[in-house]
Amino acid sequence: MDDSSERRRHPKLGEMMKNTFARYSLTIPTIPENVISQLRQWNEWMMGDGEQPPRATRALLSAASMVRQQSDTTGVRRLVRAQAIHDDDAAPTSSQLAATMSPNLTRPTRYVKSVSQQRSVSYIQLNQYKLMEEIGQGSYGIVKLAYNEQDKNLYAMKVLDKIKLLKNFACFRQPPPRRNKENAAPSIMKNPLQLVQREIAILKNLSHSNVVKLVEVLDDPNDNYLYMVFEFVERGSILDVPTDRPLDENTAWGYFRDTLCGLEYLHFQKIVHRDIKPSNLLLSDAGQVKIADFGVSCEFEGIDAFLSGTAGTPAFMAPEALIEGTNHFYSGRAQDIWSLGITLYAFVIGAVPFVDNYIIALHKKIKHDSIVFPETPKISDSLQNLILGMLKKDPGHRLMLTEIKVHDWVTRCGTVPMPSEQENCHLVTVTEEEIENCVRVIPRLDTLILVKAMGHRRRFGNPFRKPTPTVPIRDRRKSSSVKDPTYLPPPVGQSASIPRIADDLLSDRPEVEGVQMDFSGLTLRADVDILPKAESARQ
Ligand SMILES: Nc1ncnc2c1ncn2[C@@H]1O[C@H](COP(=O)(O)OP(=O)(O)OP(=O)(O)O)[C@@H](O)[C@H]1O
Repeated sequence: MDDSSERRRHPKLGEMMKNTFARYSLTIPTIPENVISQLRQWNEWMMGDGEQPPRATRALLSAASMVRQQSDTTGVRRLVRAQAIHDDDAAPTSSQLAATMSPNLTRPTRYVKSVSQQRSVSYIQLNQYKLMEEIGQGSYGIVKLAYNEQDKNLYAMKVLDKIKLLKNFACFRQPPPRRNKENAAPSIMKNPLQLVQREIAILKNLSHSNVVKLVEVLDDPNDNYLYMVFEFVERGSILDVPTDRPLDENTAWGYFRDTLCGLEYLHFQKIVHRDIKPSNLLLSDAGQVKIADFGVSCEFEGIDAFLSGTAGTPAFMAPEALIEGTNHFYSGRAQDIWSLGITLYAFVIGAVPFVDNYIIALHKKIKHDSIVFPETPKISDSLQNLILGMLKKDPGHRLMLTEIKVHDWVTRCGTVPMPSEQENCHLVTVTEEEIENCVRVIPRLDTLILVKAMGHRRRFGNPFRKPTPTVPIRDRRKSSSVKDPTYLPPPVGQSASIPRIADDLLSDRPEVEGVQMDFSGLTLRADVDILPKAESARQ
């Protein structure tokens, strides 16, 4: 065995984990036998002695998640970091991979136009990403696991062959539909590369815990490939349909509520997804659902998208989307609700309600057949009522998102209400510059004075700022962005709104942890321990 494979091998994996846990004073988790066997299998494969375990990484990650459940998450993250540093020049090892979690990134998507590539025996590296094994395949490319050397986290990298996309389009393009000239709606046939670009344009503005985050796009004009780096959602698709192991009603309830939050956020951002289905709903290790695959989504203006033509997956298409005719338009929001209804049916029944091998026959069933619930699995009347409301053939009678949110099954008869649209869809767009500049740590006493004064006034506005002429809320929100021409920066050398009262207290004060203030008056974040601190400062 040569040196490098020796280095990649971790015969003393247990020992190493023990040492690292000891170094960081962590509780050593008891690793169950099945986890050890997963790790051993992986280790053998790494040594070249064994067969590649089927879906090795997924197996390993689920093993890791078991370990993680028994240990301190931060500790495990540290462990990964320590091991990654320890083994920097080798391909990421099983243990490095194992405990890594996708961060909940709120940064805007980065667009990188220069990609450097390095190949070694065991892996390909693109910029800071080491590419690992394939975790999925879509119609336009493959999805690979990628290890980011900079932040030591795993990502899902969608690899798209630009040339192949264009070639396939040229070969299989359908002739444009014939239309009578007067009624002809402008038909702009988009090539797959344009569709991908549209997907990127949509995704880069989205940031919600129930929508998969596009972290970075690597698109070098000299490279035939385009790479989309997503947060890695560990457990993959929720469900492969058909299945004889559908979800129980309780599990479906949680997943459905998550999906509903994600969809409400999309509609709030004026995006219709158009391809909601179980395989496009990914499940994180924490059991959180994230909506993925925006390949056929589109943005709209006004209150709804008026769509024509079909897109998405046939079994999930709404009846109104199947009506032919050049002048037929249908509601994008209502189409998403229909697909969500089919998805919920599939969650609990394990199959879609309309199935046929022939597309025309399938369309006919969707348009005319009623929904039938099988004898088994048995689902509650309340859930049946919700599904039927979402699958009304007439979009005008179909439940709307706001109605679904207050349905008895969703809220458990009002005992577990959904978050309001305002809570769920707070619109935050943050630039890199804003991230760099908006958070500062300020001295203790000033903060306390400020927080107390705010408390007295029961308002989060800075009480020490000179009153300015009233500005309508919409304009105020606009001008809080440093990019906005109406935004006025503070005078040079003066913090925007540090209270004058506290000027003499500014020098040589210890900094307080847990209080972060944006002096442009935008954000205030105080950790919960601020109040005891305030009390002791007073005494
Ligand atoms: N962020 C991610 N984290 C984990 N797995 C992912 C992620 N994105 C995609 N996958 C996996 O890769 C598979 C392929 O994803 P992709 O979005 O390319 O295509 P698709 O949704 O299956 O199909 P299509 O693009 O044809 O609609 C998914 O089914 C999923 O299992």
